[in-house]
Amino acid sequence: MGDKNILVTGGAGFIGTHTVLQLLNEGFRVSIIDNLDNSSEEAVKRVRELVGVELSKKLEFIQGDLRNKDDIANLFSRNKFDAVIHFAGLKAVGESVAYPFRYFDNNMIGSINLYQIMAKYDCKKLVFSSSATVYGQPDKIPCVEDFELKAMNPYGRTKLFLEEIARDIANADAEWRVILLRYFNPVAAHESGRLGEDPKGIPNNLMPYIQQVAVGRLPELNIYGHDYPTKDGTAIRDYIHVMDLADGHVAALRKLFTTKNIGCTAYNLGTGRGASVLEMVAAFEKASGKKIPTKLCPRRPGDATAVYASTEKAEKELGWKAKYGIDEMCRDQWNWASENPWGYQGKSN
Ligand SMILES: NC(=O)c1ccc[n+]([C@@H]2O[C@H](COP(=O)([O-])OP(=O)(O)OC[C@H]3O[C@@H](n4cnc5c(N)ncnc54)[C@H](O)[C@@H]3O)[C@@H](O)[C@H]2O)c1
Ligand SMILES: O=c1ccn([C@@H]2O[C@H](COP(=O)(O)OP(=O)(O)O[C@H]3O[C@H](CO)[C@@H](O)[C@H](O)[C@H]3O)[C@@H](O)[C@H]2O)c(=O)[nH]1
Repeated sequence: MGDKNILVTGGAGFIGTHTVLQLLNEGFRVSIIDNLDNSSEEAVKRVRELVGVELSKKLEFIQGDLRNKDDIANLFSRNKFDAVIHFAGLKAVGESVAYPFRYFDNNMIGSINLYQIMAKYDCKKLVFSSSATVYGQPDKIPCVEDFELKAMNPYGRTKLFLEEIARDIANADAEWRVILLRYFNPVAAHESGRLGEDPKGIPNNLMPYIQQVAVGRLPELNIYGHDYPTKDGTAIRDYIHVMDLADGHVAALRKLFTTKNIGCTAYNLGTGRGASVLEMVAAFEKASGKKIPTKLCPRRPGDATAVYASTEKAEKELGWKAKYGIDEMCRDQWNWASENPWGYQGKSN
């Protein structure tokens, strides 16, 4: 299976780089297409450095944009891909509310272009990055894959629509095999400290924000909501180590290559355990030895009280289970932060 040739869209990004690393380690050949809108080529360089010279020969990087069909078609005309892992997209909830067209254009048009070219070149195996956002504010937890789906904002709507589009494509043509992976809250970094998350501007998400407070880039953490009906009043999420997530993609690919009638199937990738904001702060303080100053603030609009995954389906059908807990996540997050306080580009970033 390792000799298969995989196209990874958005492979220079946070989850993409960690997944590409694991794919190369498993012997796959990989082509990345990324427009570097939210990433840098330095991240790809570091993947090469981690896998070494030999495996690096199996990695190709193309700077290209999925909104431009020719960029995709050029790649397919030169390569025979066995499957595609589709990460490329915009992912900031607040930005999507302010600039919905940006999200419809990038996430919808880019994905539809990709699927059309895949069909044309008879490459019909797809792993798609979906999100726990499709559960909206769930009435019950843990979230199970067959729950009713909802969108809370334009970003979430693109994920929901793209799930529906994938289902339509697989219904229309039985040759398609599609796995939708619903990530819960991806955090942490590769244990080497060479790869990690490097958001542009002020982070929206909890762990990158905590990390920037710890290295002195931001003064304090705003805790959004301390009156939730939870054990300490702060909201609960299912944080998952990005290396577990990367392994989840390898498991999904294996499933695609070995299962004929998969159609279009969704799997949660989470740990099945919830942690509160205050628990994450405490775990990070323990891992880093740094005090994280905090300020209690009102709830962030649109945030759910508690979201975590049912992991049963992924365990049973993909043979995959998350290995890491929040202490290891915070250890690796801090290792990346302390080695790269200003991200991939250094302080000029
Ligand atoms: N990180 C999370 O919290 C999270 C949670 C659930 C789902 N997801 C989804 O997982 C995927 C990967 O997320 P990530 O955290 O690695 O984000 P990221 O921004 O680090 O990676 C996305 C990559 O896609 C590239 N890209 C964006 N638009 C493109 C286009 N039109 N053409 C080519 N490249 C393009 C960006 O430059 C970036 O390198 C996204 O689809 C995201 O919506 C992420
Ligand atoms: O500065 C901050 C940032 C976050 N939080 C809280 O921390 C929790 C986690 O927030 P965040 O890291 O922003 O994750 P989510 O809001 O759960 O959303 C993430 O996880 C979803 C499910 O995967 C994805 O759809 C979203 O794109 C992604 O941003 C929430 O309770 C926030 O209110 C704070 O208190 N302070």
